[in-house]
Amino acid sequence: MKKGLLIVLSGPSGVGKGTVLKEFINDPDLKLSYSVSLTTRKMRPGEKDGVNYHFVSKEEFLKVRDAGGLLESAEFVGNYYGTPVAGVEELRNKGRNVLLEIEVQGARQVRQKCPDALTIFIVPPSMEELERRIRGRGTEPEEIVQQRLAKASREMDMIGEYKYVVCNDDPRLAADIIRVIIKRHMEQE
Ligand SMILES: Nc1nc2c(ncn2[C@@H]2O[C@H](COP(=O)(O)OP(=O)(O)O)[C@@H](O)[C@H]2O)c(=O)[nH]1
Ligand SMILES: Nc1ncnc2c1ncn2[C@@H]1O[C@H](COP(=O)(O)OP(=O)(O)O)[C@@H](O)[C@H]1O
Repeated sequence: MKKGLLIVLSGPSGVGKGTVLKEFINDPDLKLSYSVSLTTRKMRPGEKDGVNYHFVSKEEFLKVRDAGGLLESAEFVGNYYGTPVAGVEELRNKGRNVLLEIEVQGARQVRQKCPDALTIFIVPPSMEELERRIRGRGTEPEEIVQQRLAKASREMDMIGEYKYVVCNDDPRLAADIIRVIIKRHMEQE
């Protein structure tokens, strides 16, 4: 059986990663498995433990990380995030395409370990629109919004490290473009 792809999806906070993902993640043709990360950030209304993230304390996170349980990890605006190593290779060996929705430092670590990873960066139509979206979502206090926006400009400087850059103007169109990219790579490898 053909080994599944390792797909990395990044993009600044509020660009619409989650919104675009919802449009294609359950497409049976793409054979995707979403990797549920560990995070120390607080759960947002509507999020579910074990579905959006495994919500853990800082102590639990560091214990897993230090025991070698993470494929990659990073600190993002005051919280830790990491991809559990268990499951990723197993799923790929079963032919599943594993999707990691992670930030730029983690993506770098993944690329070092797995240079074949299919990396996609989602950009907003403009920084003003990004600001409108992150504020409009209303999940973070103003101080955190400011920190995430400052981070966003630095992250946007890293798009050259990604194989594909997709603009999220219309989420369905962005999802269709990502579908085509994944299908093309499924045929190639
Ligand atoms: N390195 C790394 N980044 C992650 C992981 N999970 C999520 N992230 C990233 O952490 C950042 C913050 O995520 P989150 O707090 O959910 O905010 P959101 O992007 O605004 O929805 C985003 O860039 C995510 O892509 C992970 O396991 N590892
Ligand atoms: N193409 C788009 N046009 C307008 N609003 C969008 C678009 N994509 C996402 N949004 C909105 O922007 C906000 C942030 O989207 P979200 O998917 O939570 O981003 P991320 O997961 O990248 O942080 C949400 O309120 C979402 O409804």
